[in-house]
Amino acid sequence: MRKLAEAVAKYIGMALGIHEEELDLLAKSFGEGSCQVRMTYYPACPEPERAVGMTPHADATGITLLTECGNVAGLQVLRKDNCWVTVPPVPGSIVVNLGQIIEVYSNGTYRAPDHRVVVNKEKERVSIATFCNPSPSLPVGPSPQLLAATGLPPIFQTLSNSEEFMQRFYSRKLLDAVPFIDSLKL
Ligand SMILES: O=C(O)CCC(=O)C(=O)O
Ligand SMILES: [Fe+2]
Repeated sequence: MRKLAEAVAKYIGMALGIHEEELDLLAKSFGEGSCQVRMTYYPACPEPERAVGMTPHADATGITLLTECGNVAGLQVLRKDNCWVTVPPVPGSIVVNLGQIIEVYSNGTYRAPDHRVVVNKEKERVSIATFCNPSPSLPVGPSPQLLAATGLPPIFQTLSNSEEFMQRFYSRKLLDAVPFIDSLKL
């Protein structure tokens, strides 16, 4: 999963026009970073419209790699037009979701989408999410090359690394009604 996150990070960097040393640093930092795994079991629910599998949230991580076991739909993503759309499970596939560290790095070009999980009347569901973070070698802030190339001002603060990002996230989470990422906006 770490190798996959490294490759995805590299392609995201390339798509943003990042090159040379900064691209290597971005990819390497995912190759060396921490991965946390969350396995979630959603039992079948007789009244799915009255229950929630997982409440809406955006992942406060770098890149999330999700394996859905057993071909049961449940994951939904909030589209730009504010509609929840189901992500159809594809057997053997890995769903790549972007977390808020990539939203910050891309200065808002890539969004960390809100997503949630609904439960199923007949079938239980299991998912395995691997949250991949960059190592502390990567500051968490808008990409310097991206800002230079676009001439746009940074819309987020720069934190020294993903550990500081996570610490801030957890210390705010208890208080917060506003999305964490908004607290980093300049
Ligand atoms: O179970 C899923 O499909 C999604 C899980 C998820 O969003 C999470 O663990 O952050
Ligand atoms: Fe999530």
